[in-house]
Amino acid sequence: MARHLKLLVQRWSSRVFSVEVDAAPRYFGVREQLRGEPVPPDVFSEVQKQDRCYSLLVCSGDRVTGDRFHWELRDRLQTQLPPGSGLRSMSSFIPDQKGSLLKGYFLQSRAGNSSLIEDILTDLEQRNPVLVCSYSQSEDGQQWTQCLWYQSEENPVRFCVVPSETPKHHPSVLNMINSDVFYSLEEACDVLKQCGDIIPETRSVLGMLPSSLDARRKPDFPVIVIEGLDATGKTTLTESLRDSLGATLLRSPPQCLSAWRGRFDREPPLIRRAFYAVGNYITAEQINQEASKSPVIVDRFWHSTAAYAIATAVTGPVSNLPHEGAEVYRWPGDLLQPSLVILLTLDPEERKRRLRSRGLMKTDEEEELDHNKLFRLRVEEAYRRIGGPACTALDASPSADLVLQQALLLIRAKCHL
Ligand SMILES: Nc1ncnc2c1ncn2[C@@H]1O[C@H](COP(=O)(O)OP(=O)(O)OP(=O)(O)O)[C@@H](O)[C@H]1O
Ligand SMILES: Nc1ccn([C@@H]2O[C@H](COP(=O)(O)O)[C@@H](O)[C@H]2O)c(=O)n1
Repeated sequence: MARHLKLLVQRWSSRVFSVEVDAAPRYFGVREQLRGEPVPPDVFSEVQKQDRCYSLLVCSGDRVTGDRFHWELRDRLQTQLPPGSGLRSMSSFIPDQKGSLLKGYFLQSRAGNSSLIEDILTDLEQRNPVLVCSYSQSEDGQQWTQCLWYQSEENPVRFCVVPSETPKHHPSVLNMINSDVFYSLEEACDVLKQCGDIIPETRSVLGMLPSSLDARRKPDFPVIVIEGLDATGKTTLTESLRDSLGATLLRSPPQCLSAWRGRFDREPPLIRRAFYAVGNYITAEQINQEASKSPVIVDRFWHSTAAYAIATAVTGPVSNLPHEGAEVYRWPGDLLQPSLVILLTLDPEERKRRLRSRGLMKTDEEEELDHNKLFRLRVEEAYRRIGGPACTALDASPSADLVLQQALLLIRAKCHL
């Protein structure tokens, strides 16, 4: 077994394992010896006596390969596993230790399916950077134990499975910086550069970057960003503002990246978010050029990139988001800061009505906003928590003309236009 895997297993007892049940993480740990009465953690409470459970943790040293493998693994397992295997997202981490998160899956094998599942897992473990553990119940049904899959036939070292307290931070928060949200162009570019061989389009994207950046340069004219969930009226308002103010209208991601956007939308979060992060810097360069001649209106910018990334990385209620004022909500030091960011807010029912009447195709995240109320609430709250500049909320429910008038009032008050 590779050295880093050995180290990982030696420190098993300091790790917490989390399994997603009904969009909320449940936690358990392992101990070499049980102290006190055995209590089966609730992840196992509905598992039948004859069933076995397995966990698969992705342990690649290279994060691009690891994230892509983790992403593809779900599809592979969903197609190969027999029905009823109860595939769930899982992770393992050391509480409060940044960068300690390992992602993977947890599954349940019904008694009759064991040999099929074991064949799939053996094949996976032999060919891929994945660490598989199996879980079985003691004869009296009181205790679950975990052992490494590759050891299970010979001389298994069994760990007792114990419930674990809910940690202070959602596990994803530990790996969020520079995995989901990038705080410098260099960090985002590093990820894209590593993808050059597997995603050839990356070279064209990087080729669009300006040769130098100056985030401190103060634009001559105001730069106003319009943010909001899909169908809140950003396109309608930005076009009207352009006409009313004689402004230039830009968007992020910029037009020059449109040809490759769909390609990156199919990639796992690490690569997809790096693409959108880089898009903001290309738009920033366009802003710098245009804001020397006229006011600039921007349809989505940094707030969208960070808010969607943060809200997707965590699961469950808004309380699972990083706390208000946390480092993840800061503005990247090397990215141009707009003069004003207006966040369009809209009642969910009215937003749905506008979506239906528009009838365009939706991205996976837009679909998710519709079906998953908690996801929508997390995106909205993340928007509000991002600072430097923070959003100014504007009720987008009145008529398009009234929303325009309100936006103009805000702009005149804050940007002296
Ligand atoms: N104030 C308004 N009142 C009623 N309908 C509106 C208003 N503003 C926009 N709409 C309509 O709502 C729909 C969505 O608006 P729009 O395309 O401007 O939203 P958007 O935020 O740009 O969406 P996306 O982010 O998905 O591109 C459109 O059909 C538009 O005509
Ligand atoms: N600056 C941006 C803009 C967009 N995104 C991502 O795109 C999706 C929404 O884009 P629409 O074209 O549908 O408005 C959304 O899911 C964001 O993930 C971004 O990250 N950064």
